[in-house]
Parts: sequence; structure tokens; C-alpha cells
Amino acid sequence: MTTTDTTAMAQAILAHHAATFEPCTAQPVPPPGQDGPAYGAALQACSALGFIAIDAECVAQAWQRQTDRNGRFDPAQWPDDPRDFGLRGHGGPPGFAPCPAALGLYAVLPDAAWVGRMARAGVPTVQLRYKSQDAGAVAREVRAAVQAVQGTPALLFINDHWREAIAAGAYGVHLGQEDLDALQPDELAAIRAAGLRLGVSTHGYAEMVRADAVGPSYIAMGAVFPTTLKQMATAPQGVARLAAYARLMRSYPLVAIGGIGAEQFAEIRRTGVGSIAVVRALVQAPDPEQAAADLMRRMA
Ligand SMILES: Cc1ncc(COP(=O)(O)OP(=O)(O)O)c(N)n1
Ligand SMILES: Cc1ncsc1CCOP(=O)(O)O
Ligand SMILES: [Mg+2]
Repeated sequence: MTTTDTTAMAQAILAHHAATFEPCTAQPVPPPGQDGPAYGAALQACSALGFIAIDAECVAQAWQRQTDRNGRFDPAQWPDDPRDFGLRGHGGPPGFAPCPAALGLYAVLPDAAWVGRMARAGVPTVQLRYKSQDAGAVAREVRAAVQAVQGTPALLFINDHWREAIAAGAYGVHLGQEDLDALQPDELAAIRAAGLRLGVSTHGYAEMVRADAVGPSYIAMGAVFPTTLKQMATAPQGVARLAAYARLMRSYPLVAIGGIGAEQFAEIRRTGVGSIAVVRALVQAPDPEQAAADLMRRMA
């Protein structure tokens, strides 16, 4: 296999997929970590399509595995078979407790009062995202959020504060990649043993592979669009990538997040995710209860 062949194969991938992922900002091609014509071609093509190095590497390895499995290189077939990414898939030990496949409208909220308000408005999934260094205030807010959803069918996830979530008996916790980095294996095991559901944030292929390894209850993917609410380390993923991620991770309950408003619900739903998480679309709405009702209708 010559460099010319690999370049031609990369061009073939681009011919099939550039329109899907445009607009994109080409990234430098990372140094190849393995041999294989499909691997080399996909590494080039994914970098040209704007995938950051760790994600281009992931897709390139998967493209080579797909090629080996099928006995031929198919530039039209964007890899989406979990086996080609080495995924364990959803369910089965030693995974976290299951949650509904479709979590529906998912309100991410700054305090317990908001959690209670949106739970009473009928939002099926709510999250307390309370950012504070004051341990006493965190424990109080988490307990108040758990109380606030009592008597409603809302499922309550606690962002970041997993110890307080266990102590208060929350339905689940949501952790980001950095939160996972900070956890010892026995701490992750403690969340699992307590029966809490675990949601994990991801921002691309490499993080989805990493999330899969801990066997979470759901996987969140974002930021789909630019958001002012949180400083993101990665560029907005866009709807085309979200759709590719959703195909790969289809065995999991999936949540899309980041910059999503009512007008985007239809296109996000078409990617197959069973849940859309929002902050500003609810907490900055002139009438949050009416906004919740409208978004739940769009979710249905
Ligand atoms: C549903 C959902 N998805 C993603 C996030 C972001 O979590 P994380 O990456 O840990 O960032 P912070 O929210 O802690 O700033 C989320 N909270 N919820
Ligand atoms: C917490 C978080 N994680 C990824 S994007 C985001 C914020 C989403 O807020 P909004 O829906 O207002 O863009
Ligand atoms: Mg976090």
C-alpha cells in the first residue's frame, strides 16, 4: 500500500462524508499510531473533517476494524458498529442501575427551588446543578432538591456532588469527564453499590469510549450548539456529529445538551436521542412553566 493509495482512500471517504459534516475546520493529522491502509486513510480524512486528534484516532481504528471484519474497505460506511470501537455496550454487569431509555425533557437547574418548580410543571427529568464550594450549603441544597421532587414523578440527578446525592437518596448523579478523573475506582463502586443511576458527559468519540467503560445509565453528548452557560473545551459538535454518535451509542439512553432551544428540538429528535437537556430555554424563559409545556410537547 503506497502513500498515493492511502491518499486516494482518504479522498474517497471525504467524497462520501464531507457534505454531511460541513462546515468544518480541518485539524492537523496526528502521528499514526498503527499500520493499516483504512486506518491511515481515515486518520487523514477525519482530521480534514475537523475531528480532534483523539477522536480521529478512534474513528480511524474503528474504520480499520470494520475493513478487517468485512474483508473490504468501504468509504461510504461511516463506522457505527459498537464492536469496531471496542464498546461493551449498555446493560449487564458491572454497569450502573438502569434508567428509562427515553428521559424526555431534561431540565438542568441551578438550585432546589428551580428543581421543585420544574418537577411540579411535569418535567420528567431534572438535575440539580448547584455550583458552590460551601460543603454545608451543598448538602442542604441536595437534600432540599430530593424533597422538592417528592410527590412528583420527576427523576432527580445531582450534578457533581455524588456523596451528598447518596446520603440524600437521589435517583442518580451526573458526572463529567473531569469528575470521573477525580474519582477512585472504589468511589465509583460506592455510587454503583448505592443503586444510584449514573449519567456521564461526553464531547466526542474518545470520551464516549471512556464513558462506555464505566457502564453508565445514560450518556450525555454535547455541546451540540454554542452555549454561553459553560466554557467548553471542545468546539460545538453540531447535529451531524450528534447523529453519528447516536447511531454508535444506540444501546444507551442518550441525552443531547448545549445551546438547544425550542426551534432545534425537531432536528435533534431526528438524531434518535431520547432526551434533550436545557438550561436557558427554561430558566431564562419569560414563563418557565409554559416553556416547559411547549418543550415537552416538542419532545413527544
Ligand atoms: C445532562 C448533562 N450533560 C452534561 C452536563 C455537564 O456536566 P459536566 O461536564 O460535569 O460539567 P458541569 O455541569 O459540572 O459544569 C450536565 N451537567 N448535564
Ligand atoms: C451544563 C452544560 N454542559 C454542556 S452544555 C451545558 C450548558 C447547557 O446550557 P444551555 O441549554 O443554556 O445552552
Ligand atoms: Mg461536573
